[in-house]
Amino acid sequence: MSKELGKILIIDDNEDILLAAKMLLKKHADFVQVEKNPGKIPFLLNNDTYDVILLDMNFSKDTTSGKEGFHWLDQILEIDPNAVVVLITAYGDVEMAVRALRAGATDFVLKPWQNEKLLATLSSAVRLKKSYKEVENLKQAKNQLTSEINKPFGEVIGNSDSMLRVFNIINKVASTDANILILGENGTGKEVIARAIHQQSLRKDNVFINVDMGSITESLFESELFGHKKGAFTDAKEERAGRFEIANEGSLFLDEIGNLSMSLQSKLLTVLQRREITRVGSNKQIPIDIRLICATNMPLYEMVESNEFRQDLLYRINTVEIHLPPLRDRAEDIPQLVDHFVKVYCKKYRKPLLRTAPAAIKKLQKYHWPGNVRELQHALERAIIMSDNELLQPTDFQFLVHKNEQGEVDLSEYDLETVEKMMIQKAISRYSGNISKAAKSLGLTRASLYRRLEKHGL
Ligand SMILES: Nc1ncnc2c1ncn2[C@@H]1O[C@H](COP(=O)(O)OP(=O)(O)OP(=O)(O)O)[C@@H](O)[C@H]1O
Repeated sequence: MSKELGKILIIDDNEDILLAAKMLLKKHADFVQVEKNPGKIPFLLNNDTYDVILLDMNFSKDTTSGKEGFHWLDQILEIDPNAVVVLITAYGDVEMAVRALRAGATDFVLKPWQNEKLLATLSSAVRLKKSYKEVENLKQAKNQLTSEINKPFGEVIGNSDSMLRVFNIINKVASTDANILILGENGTGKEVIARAIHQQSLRKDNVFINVDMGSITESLFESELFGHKKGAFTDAKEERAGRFEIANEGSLFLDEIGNLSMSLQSKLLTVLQRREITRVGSNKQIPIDIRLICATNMPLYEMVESNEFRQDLLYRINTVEIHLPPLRDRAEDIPQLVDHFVKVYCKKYRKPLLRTAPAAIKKLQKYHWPGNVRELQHALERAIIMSDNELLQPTDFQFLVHKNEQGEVDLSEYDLETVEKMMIQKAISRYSGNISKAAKSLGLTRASLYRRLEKHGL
């Protein structure tokens, strides 16, 4: 096991001091390097890492100005800005020591030192070095995570008039801090648009945090969003920051905001009004600086009418609204989307770049896409995996629902699996994406509906 003081470097021109320090410290340190000549500092620091450096202030004979000490302190910090330097000063030089602290030294000890005092000073300096290292590691981890989290989903595809209008709004609002509400059916690309706004905003180098409000339980809501203190409740083993705090200086995307219960809506509203949060179990208020983007597939205005959604919360989150049209209303986007997903999946499954027959595109444009772009994406992924040809044909999209002349679905053409899928799509669309209501209407539990959604790739 390594000793408490780790690796120490002592630089002093007085050999007696070096010897005394080494004798004392080697019991408490893994390694003690002593050096008479400060000129060796650059060599030593460039070839090794020390947990703490003990540095004399005066080296030339009869000097007391400390000038040399300041010079070497600068040199050390230039080579290693995180170095922990404890200065050795003569009694009466406290004023100089204070100046050295301002110049970047960590602490100082007075000569002649008391052994206990020296050990205590060095041990707290080493602890400081450890926490510097931890902060540095955390910063690096945060940067890595930020770039992971902020990885663009890829391009936002679309050339229909309605999508061009959406792009126009994004261009206008991205660089402001306006709260944005994105409305649209499941799979229309609400999250893609939220990420695009973040990417074009002034906060793009900070995090984009995505919270699915539909999957957070009532009891965990506050701790997930606002964090908690250690011991605030039985499972709170560690102090933890919530999503609001993590998103600080970045963008916070609250997806499925229409699924929040009235009591959670009030809690959210309070935080958005005050722009500060309090961790569960604490009474310290923490200011938050976030750009808020919300999304839902629920009819929020109707929900306000029926007292299911707070009007004041709606007005707080909808400074700018973006309506994403369903894919069936923008069939012009389909050729571009098909091109895009064919490229993505041919690359993913290491296939030569397939082409799509015009008749297949026509078939895709006629379909009503209840699962919107996500369904198109899955349809193409499946077709690319299964296809043995270089050209995707209409038959590669067999599973699509056929409608008769009257626009009704003709069930006789389908197997049981397909009918099940269609029933689920219909129920979800009828209840505007509300899983609980759709499950109830199908006579299923929420869990078994989720299992079926996954099975059918919805
Ligand atoms: N315009 C687009 N360009 C490229 N890809 C898109 C576009 N719109 C949607 N997608 C893709 O479709 C899938 C669904 O998109 P996204 O998750 O953003 O939809 P959503 O509206 O947030 O869905 P949900 O309501 O289910 O959360 C994603 O894989 C996304 O990459």
